[in-house]
Amino acid sequence: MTMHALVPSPDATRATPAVTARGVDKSFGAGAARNHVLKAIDIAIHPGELTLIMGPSGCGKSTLLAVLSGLLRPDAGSVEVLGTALWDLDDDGLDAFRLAHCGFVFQGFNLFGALTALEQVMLPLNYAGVTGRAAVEQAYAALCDVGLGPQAGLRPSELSGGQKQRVAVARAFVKDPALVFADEPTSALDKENGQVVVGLLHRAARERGATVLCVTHDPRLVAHADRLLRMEDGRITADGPAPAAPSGHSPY
Ligand SMILES: Nc1ncnc2c1ncn2[C@@H]1O[C@H](COP(=O)(O)OP(=O)(O)OP(=O)(O)O)[C@@H](O)[C@H]1O
Repeated sequence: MTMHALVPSPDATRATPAVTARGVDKSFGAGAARNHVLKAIDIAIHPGELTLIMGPSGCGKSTLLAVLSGLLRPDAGSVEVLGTALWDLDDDGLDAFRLAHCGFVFQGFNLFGALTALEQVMLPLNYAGVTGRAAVEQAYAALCDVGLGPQAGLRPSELSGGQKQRVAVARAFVKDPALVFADEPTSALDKENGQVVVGLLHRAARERGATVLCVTHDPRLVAHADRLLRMEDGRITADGPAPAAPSGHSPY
């Protein structure tokens, strides 16, 4: 027996993928204006890992995230998430699936102007049937996790950009979802708050076994990730372990 056979490959020790995409294609527009954004993408994303998607502006990162998370229907290909063929579901089925399993942090944060931070974070709990005192306590705890306990009663117009981003992060994490899809979750954050959000992403994957897929331009995230996918012009051009930070150097 060779030494080789004694050492399992990293793939052999990984759990079944939580997200598997095959031949995913997506274009916007038609005719001469057609923009071919995703080009026959095959990818498997694993639970217990923080996976980053990086690449130049406009290469298709957010579009890929939307297709993998049930927000945008591809033109061709299949996406299986937690054993469910996502794009075989009808709209109600997709809504129910996302509600049950997914947490989202969007660019722009998608907060409701009339709701306080606490009410924004309570929303996914209420949809899941958690109401009253239990919902208040869970939502408040999630806000405290991102350092926003004192701002629980404020509305978006009274919050800074970074505070709004942290409300969106608390809302994504409050239900302990099996899957977290995050688009630029640290873009508005300073060093200290960036560290808080990176810690949440990291812990969700490592401690809860969540599948965390994150689009980012932020090089500070790389040292905390398990895997780095690079995209260019609608394709995955590199896929491997995220490089560790040089010793003694923390990007945060
Ligand atoms: N709803 C849409 N309708 C038409 N074109 C779109 C739509 N969404 C995205 N696109 C186009 O698809 C391409 C990829 O956009 P996408 O947002 O996926 O890129 P990205 O890599 O996430 O960019 P960035 O890093 O700047 O956020 C761009 O050319 C964009 O203009």
